[in-house]
Amino acid sequence: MNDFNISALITPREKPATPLRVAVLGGGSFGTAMANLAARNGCETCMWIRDEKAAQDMQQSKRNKRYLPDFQLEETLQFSSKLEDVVPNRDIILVAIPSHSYRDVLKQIAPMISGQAIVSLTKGIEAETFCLMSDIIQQELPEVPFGVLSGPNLAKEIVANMPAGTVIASTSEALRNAVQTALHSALFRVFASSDVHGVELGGALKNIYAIAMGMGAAYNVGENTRSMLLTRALAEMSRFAVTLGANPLTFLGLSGVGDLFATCSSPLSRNYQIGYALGQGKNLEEAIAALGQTAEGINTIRQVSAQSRLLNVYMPITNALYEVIFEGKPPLGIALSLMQNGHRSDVEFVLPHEQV
Ligand SMILES: NC(=O)C1=CN([C@@H]2O[C@H](COP(=O)(O)OP(=O)(O)OC[C@H]3O[C@@H](n4cnc5c(N)ncnc54)[C@H](OP(=O)(O)O)[C@@H]3O)[C@@H](O)[C@H]2O)C=CC1
Ligand SMILES: O=C(CO)COP(=O)(O)O
Repeated sequence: MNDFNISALITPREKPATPLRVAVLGGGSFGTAMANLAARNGCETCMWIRDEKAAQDMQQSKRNKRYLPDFQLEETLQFSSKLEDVVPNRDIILVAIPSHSYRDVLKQIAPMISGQAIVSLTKGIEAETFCLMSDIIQQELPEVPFGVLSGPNLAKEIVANMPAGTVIASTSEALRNAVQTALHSALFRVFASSDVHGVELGGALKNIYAIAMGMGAAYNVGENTRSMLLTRALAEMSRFAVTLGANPLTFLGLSGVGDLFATCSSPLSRNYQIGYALGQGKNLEEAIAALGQTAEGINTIRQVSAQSRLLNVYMPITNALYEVIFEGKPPLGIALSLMQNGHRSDVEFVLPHEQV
């Protein structure tokens, strides 16, 4: 480790002649982690926190005491509880608001949008409508350039300066470049994609399987079982996404298998924690209350289970979780019945199921 100088990697870059102006909406752990990277990269960065007291405290202390209490943030990072101070005159707006409130916040900022690009950081699906966040952006802010950022990005590891990579997906090359300029560093690599729905679905769907893997951990399942579950999860999520028009190869990337692996392996994942609590015998309300943060996967299971029936897509793991969590079926009995599902293809893009 002698020749490895981490402080050289995290030293703030010199301010560019015309720094990018970045807004981050949402004061949770991931929004804060991305805002901190942008500020360190020399972007003029301001976070919108809905609670005035919290915003004032963060402005003064440069700490997010509720969500990331152990980390000192960049001195240049600004905070405000007033959207009108944060949204106008920005180049990029990163939106890290949970899916249940995403549309509401976009409606609030719509009158303030002129030339800004919108980038979603949210890994969820809107309840009832089955809209992804990029769909909501297009509905509420038509004509606005947009993208989604998704990858194996546990917020606490990023603020602890552990190296990570992510994906910016957009059909706009200019937007992809701007987001790379704002966030890319020696500790955070930002790869590019044009498959917006594929990248976004990877981020949303993997939360389902993180819950399953958390439950599996509570039941002390072995490595073979974990590997089978993770790989069949990848098969299931790519099958579903392809039905919705995504490119299956996207699931080989950071936003697919990368994020699935990170979230399904880490107790830092809130979805994994929910699954672990359920596996220990807590009920859903108790598990959510104990977490106290966003775990998108519970709503995603509901949405995807319903949608898979509508679209007739085979999603045995998601539907099994639905039965356990929402219909009170016994987890071990359901797991056993999953194992009795009969002969299937390993990789259906190689050997179609009909030919097995
Ligand atoms: N944490 C992580 O490691 C990662 C998270 N993500 C995704 O980012 C998204 C946000 O997650 P994260 O930042 O971790 O979430 P958190 O649970 O840490 O925080 C959510 C934030 O959103 C705010 N919020 C909730 N509802 C509203 C609303 N109606 N109006 C304004 N603000 C609101 C909360 O404010 P308040 O505190 O006042 O309730 C809080 O600041 C999620 O979709 C998640 O999947 C993506 C990658 C990594
Ligand atoms: O998406 C994440 C890591 O990439 C974070 O997952 P959780 O929302 O489960 O914490």
